[in-house]
Amino acid sequence: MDLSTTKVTFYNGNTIPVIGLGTWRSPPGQVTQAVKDAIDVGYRHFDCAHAYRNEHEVGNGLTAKIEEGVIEREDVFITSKLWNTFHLPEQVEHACRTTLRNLQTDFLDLYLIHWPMAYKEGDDLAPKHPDGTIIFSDADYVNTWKAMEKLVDDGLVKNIGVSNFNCKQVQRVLDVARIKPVVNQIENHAYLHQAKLTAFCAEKGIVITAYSPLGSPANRPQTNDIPLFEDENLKTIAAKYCRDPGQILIRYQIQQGHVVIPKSVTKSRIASNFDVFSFELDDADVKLLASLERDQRVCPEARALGHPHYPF
Ligand SMILES: NC(=O)C1=CN([C@@H]2O[C@H](COP(=O)(O)OP(=O)(O)OC[C@H]3O[C@@H](n4cnc5c(N)ncnc54)[C@H](OP(=O)(O)O)[C@@H]3O)[C@@H](O)[C@H]2O)C=CC1
Ligand SMILES: O=C1CO[C@H](CO)[C@@H](O)[C@@H]1O
Repeated sequence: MDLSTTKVTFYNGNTIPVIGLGTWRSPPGQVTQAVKDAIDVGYRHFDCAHAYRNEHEVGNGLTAKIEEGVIEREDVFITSKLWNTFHLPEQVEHACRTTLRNLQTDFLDLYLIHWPMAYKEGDDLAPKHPDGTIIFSDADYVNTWKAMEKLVDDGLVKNIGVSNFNCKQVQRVLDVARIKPVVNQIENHAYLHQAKLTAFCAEKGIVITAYSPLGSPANRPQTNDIPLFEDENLKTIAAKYCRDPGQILIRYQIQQGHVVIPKSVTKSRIASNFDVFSFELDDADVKLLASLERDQRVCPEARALGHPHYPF
């Protein structure tokens, strides 16, 4: 394995392992084992969120491996995210401490504002009107950002960033930031490149973390969407390198300079998704993957359509 390709450096000099294990929809009964399997094959980065309702079970896996002496806390990079119902500045520290308790750690390596939209404050993560639409809050994420900065000052988190922010929203944060975001975590795969946003973030020194890099096959809300894994060009490229399509999609993100966080609770896939450091896609295949763009978003958080801070 070429270790020089396994980390990406932030503008502040801190580093992040280029592959992390995603944990959305990882069932609480399976994610502890998935985390342990991932550590055994070399993952040192875990992507978590309060909204995934499994942080305690992720923490159990990390704690077990620390207690076994396989890793130390400092060896792993843990990301979590502030959910939309906790955007008021006075709620941010409490939300972060809840996540720290669940993950059984004293600090996070990275804490992200999960979405720019705020929802009505409270313990219900998806507060709804009787007609099923989300109840919004008018909390503004620029004020949330100032509370995120305080978490760095207080040593609860090492780095802060955003997720699902568009160019204007990133710029609004930069306009007030004393500590700039290190990351914008966004959906990114061969069917959705978000070229303008990734170029904008690169220009500002903000690293892209690509979520749903495999096209999130378990989560396709639009019935007429084409599953990325069934793409004939992708299958052809995979055959050429004697790799599976998942490895091609993960390698593609790495070659674009992105951090990438494929999710799996399947031991064999956890291993194969990490086995991407001994081959390189050639320029023609990178171009071919880029040409597959179809603006196909699998994670639109459509229940927040109409929110003044809805990003898409
Ligand atoms: N910031 C945000 O708003 C968001 C962040 N995320 C983060 O990004 C992570 C990844 O995105 P996600 O949407 O989960 O989707 P992915 O694109 O990572 O796809 C995960 C799905 O693909 C399956 N899978 C994994 N590896 C392979 C493989 N090699 N071959 C075939 N199938 C495979 C998994 O099944 P199985 O587990 O059964 O193996 C699972 O169903 C999330 O888990 C989360 O951590 C995701 C969405 C939004
Ligand atoms: O990370 C994500 C997955 O789960 C969340 C809520 O269910 C999504 O909104 C979000 O984008």
